[in-house]
Amino acid sequence: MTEVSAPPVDVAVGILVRPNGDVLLGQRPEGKPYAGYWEFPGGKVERGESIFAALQREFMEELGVEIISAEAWCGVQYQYPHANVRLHFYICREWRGEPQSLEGQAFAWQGSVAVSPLLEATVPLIEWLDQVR
Ligand SMILES: Nc1nc2c([nH]c(=O)n2[C@H]2C[C@H](O)[C@@H](COP(=O)(O)OP(=O)(O)OP(=O)(O)O)O2)c(=O)[nH]1
Repeated sequence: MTEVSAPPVDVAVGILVRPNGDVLLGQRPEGKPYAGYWEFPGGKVERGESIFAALQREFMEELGVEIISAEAWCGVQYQYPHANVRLHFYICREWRGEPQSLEGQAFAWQGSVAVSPLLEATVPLIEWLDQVR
């Protein structure tokens, strides 16, 4: 039998990189699938919205940070039991404001990434990060 899977959901994800190479990760809050897992901040792109606009909206909503510019870096498609996602990772070196925990989530600046567990689709990115720091 052929399995029919839902079309992928686009997700805008931002990797804030400080001049010293540290990157910002957040922990998924209670109530979301994979609560407690660590990820790069971001969220689902809404209908009619560009990926960059979604990135800016999610960073403002979750962290109170204004993304000034960001560069598309790589895309990863991944099938979770709860969702089929297409992740659009952006590298961001220019933003305004200090991250605040506006949704009660923990966050952490990391040099070598030591927080765990990470969302499965995000794990390979950690190794690739050395190319952009
Ligand atoms: N933000 C983010 N999402 C990721 C990463 N890796 C990864 O697999 N995902 C997946 C988990 C989720 O299935 C999806 C993001 O959706 P979400 O539920 O967090 O999005 P949202 O904030 O718009 O949530 P909601 O409005 O539906 O509550 O992408 C990552 O590094 N960052």
